[in-house]
Amino acid sequence: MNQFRVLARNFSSSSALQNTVKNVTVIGGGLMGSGIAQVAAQAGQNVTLVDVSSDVLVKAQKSIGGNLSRVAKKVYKDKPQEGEKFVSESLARIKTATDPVQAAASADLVVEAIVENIGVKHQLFQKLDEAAPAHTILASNTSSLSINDIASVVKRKDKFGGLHFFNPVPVMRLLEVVRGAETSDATYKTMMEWGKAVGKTCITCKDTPGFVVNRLLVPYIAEAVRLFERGDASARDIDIAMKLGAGYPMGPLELADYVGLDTTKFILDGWHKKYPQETLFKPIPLVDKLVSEGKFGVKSGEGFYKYEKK
Ligand SMILES: C[C@H](O)CC(=O)SCCNC(=O)CCNC(=O)[C@H](O)C(C)(C)COP(=O)(O)OP(=O)(O)OC[C@H]1O[C@@H](n2cnc3c(N)ncnc32)[C@H](O)[C@@H]1OP(=O)(O)O
Ligand SMILES: NC(=O)c1ccc[n+]([C@@H]2O[C@H](COP(=O)([O-])OP(=O)(O)OC[C@H]3O[C@@H](n4cnc5c(N)ncnc54)[C@H](O)[C@@H]3O)[C@@H](O)[C@H]2O)c1
Repeated sequence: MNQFRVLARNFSSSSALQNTVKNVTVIGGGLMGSGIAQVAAQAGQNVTLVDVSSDVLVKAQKSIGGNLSRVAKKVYKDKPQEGEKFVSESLARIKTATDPVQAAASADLVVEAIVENIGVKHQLFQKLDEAAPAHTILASNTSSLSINDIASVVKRKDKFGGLHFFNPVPVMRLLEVVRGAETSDATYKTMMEWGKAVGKTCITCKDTPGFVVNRLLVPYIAEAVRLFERGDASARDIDIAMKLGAGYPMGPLELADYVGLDTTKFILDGWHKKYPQETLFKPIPLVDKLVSEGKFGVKSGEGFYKYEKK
């Protein structure tokens, strides 16, 4: 039902962007980039999905195909032929590439979803800034880094901002649109319109650590881990408590495993380094231990819980 509404909205609103964003380049074909590519293609945009790894791109196309079929089964329940057409047309709008420079040359908007590492992001954005046409907007899907820090290496600071999606992208309805110190009104407006066109409800946030959702969610997860670490309640009971007592779809420890304990650690460590006085951001020995053992959560097969490896 959710997806039906989202899809219907996609078709009706994509015309709003006809003159601004037609070609989107998504850099990083992992968990987030593949989802962002899917929602843009569903909305009728031409997408180039870029990754350094061709294997990742093959995997991304396969998972996008599977997720589009889930949508088609629901939206075109009684019209399977139209459903097949929807899947094949959406997939056909997604080209793949391994060279970000070439892919940026024809983009109206570039959304970066590569590793959460400021040095690697800087290297990429420097190249994109040189390669992309003057009108192209550059955006980062960073979870925890500062948009101003990322933008420091580009000349077009007025055409730079944050577009923070949530996992799983095709399902989660929110998009945080982040204005950097120099993001222009025109860029901000285009980012908001684009978010709406790809079926998301947009909220605006300044460039503060974690924006809105992660600033609240990460300390909440951290407190849940500390509760478990102290032995105050079992992992199961903490998760049941927050699902049944607070109405969350997942408990905090399930969510930590879903987001990735490596990612959670990375976010906390980065913020702790920047804001050492903030007790909520202090490192958590149990998270450090699990990560050092390679227990990253769902993606590695074990975190607070065990999972079947995909
Ligand atoms: C750290 C970052 O910076 C920020 C973040 O991303 S923080 C993380 C934010 N995400 C969350 O908080 C997720 C919380 N969890 C949830 O909302 C739900 O548990 C969930 C949507 C992941 C799964 O929902 P659940 O009902 O348990 O499972 P399931 O029945 O399989 O899926 C529900 C719907 O989502 C769809 N779905 C689930 N996973 C999907 C995926 N990866 N891709 C596409 N569709 C998916 C299913 O097809 C189903 O669709 P339907 O309702 O139309 O039939
Ligand atoms: N995982 C989440 O729940 C989540 C949610 C919101 C935002 N984010 C943010 O999105 C970004 C990506 O996260 P993810 O979970 O999709 O990671 P991921 O590891 O699944 O995917 C990252 C991809 O980027 C590719 N890559 C690395 N360097 C590259 C480069 N220079 N050029 C092109 N491709 C490159 C990797 O090969 C990998 O496939 C991060 O900034 C993360 O903080 C993650």
